[in-house]
Amino acid sequence: MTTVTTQTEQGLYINPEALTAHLPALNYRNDALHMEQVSITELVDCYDTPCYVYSKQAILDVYQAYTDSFASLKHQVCYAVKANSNLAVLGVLAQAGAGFDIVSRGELMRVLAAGGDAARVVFSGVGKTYGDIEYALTQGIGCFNVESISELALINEVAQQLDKSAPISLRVNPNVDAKTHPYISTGLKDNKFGITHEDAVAVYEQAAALSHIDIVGIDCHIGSQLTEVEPFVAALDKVIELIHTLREKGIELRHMDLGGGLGVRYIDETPVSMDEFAAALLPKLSELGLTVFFEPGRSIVANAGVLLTRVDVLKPTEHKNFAIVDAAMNDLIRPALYQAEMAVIPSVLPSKGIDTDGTQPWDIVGAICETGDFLAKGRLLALEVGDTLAITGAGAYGFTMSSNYNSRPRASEVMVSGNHHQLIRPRETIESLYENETLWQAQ
Ligand SMILES: Cc1ncc(COP(=O)(O)O)c(C=O)c1O
Ligand SMILES: N[C@@H](CCCC[NH3+])C(=O)O
Repeated sequence: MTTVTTQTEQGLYINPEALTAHLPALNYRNDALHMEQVSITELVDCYDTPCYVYSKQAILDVYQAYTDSFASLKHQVCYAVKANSNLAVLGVLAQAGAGFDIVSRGELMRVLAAGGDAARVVFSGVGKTYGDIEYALTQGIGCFNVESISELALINEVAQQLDKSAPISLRVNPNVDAKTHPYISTGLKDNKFGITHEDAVAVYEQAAALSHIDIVGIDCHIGSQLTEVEPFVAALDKVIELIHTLREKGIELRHMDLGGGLGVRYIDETPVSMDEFAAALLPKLSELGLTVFFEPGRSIVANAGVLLTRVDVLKPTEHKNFAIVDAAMNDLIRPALYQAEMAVIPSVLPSKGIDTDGTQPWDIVGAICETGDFLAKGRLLALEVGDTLAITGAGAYGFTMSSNYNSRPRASEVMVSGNHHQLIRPRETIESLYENETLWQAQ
């Protein structure tokens, strides 16, 4: 099998065809990169760059893999909206029967606008406000994943005001090392998330004594981009121990929520496969007799998406070569924020390979006034001004983390299905960036 990467003294070469062999949404046909059956060149002609493109089929395939792998259990896949919240993405998943994991009123409004069912939504997050809780209860939210005692009291208060009973689960922080980047690790006692494993039983007892609280489940999410199965198992073991203790105390749950976190292959990582994931968890989950919830984000959408960008300026210097592209850290912040390595591949294959003339190490950077504004460093590529590059794995935490820094309009978004494509969000206009601002009017 062709290796995906070759590290040389000059830089990292990523073999585009070997990489796309692992990415079902993408393929090279006659040397031209396609998403499903649509060529990237056609998409750029229609929508220009920078542009995010998502494969509908790739999203549905991973969703289906979750439901198939856990078919022997009563389960609910609650897609984590923060990974990619475009209405088209949410709508496709809602139609397939997905529930949703949200962390804000805005995300709930998006889910409802996309045709999602509030009863299949879980509401996570450490800072839910009175207004958020009121809105969610009025819409008939499926469950609040409660992250603190004060939040529990607030939910009870709002529910009492509305004369409703609020369905809750406690998000337990099991103090398990997810072995991922520290910024996206959430299940350690140093992290702000959840209620410590040690305090959980006492907090459940407090919850049981509250008039407008309906205890329905238990929840745990230890981090994102996990590439090993052991941390999931360790967290599950701790939650199972709690479920047994709660049963002894007469507190019966209806569901357990295992959170999200399953990692993906960006370049040559070896994440846990769905089969391994299911094989490790199913025996333990089956014995519980509870409905199992999952909150996957990245694993559903990351490899369904690419960010397309154009090479605007080539700036070779004595020390380094910079390729300045029309996307930047405001469009895709993962490399700058987490030193995430993401693959950059050409939309048309050069005839040259790694060892032939024209391939040089390039830092792929944006035009933003920050040294941290890079999308990839030291990549061996044969580049010319005007080339289109595709950054793969960009379907998750790409557009949703983008900003208008340097007054840059955010990229357009497009969905592809078979040989069809549709603009699902136009690129912002520059005027729209300041249309709600006013000049100071002295009194
Ligand atoms: C509470 C919660 N659930 C689900 C997710 C989704 O995680 P991932 O995208 O890694 O599947 C996150 C993000 O880490 C989260 O904070
Ligand atoms: N934004 C992160 C994942 C954060 C998950 C949110 N809890 C990333 O791009 O990897």
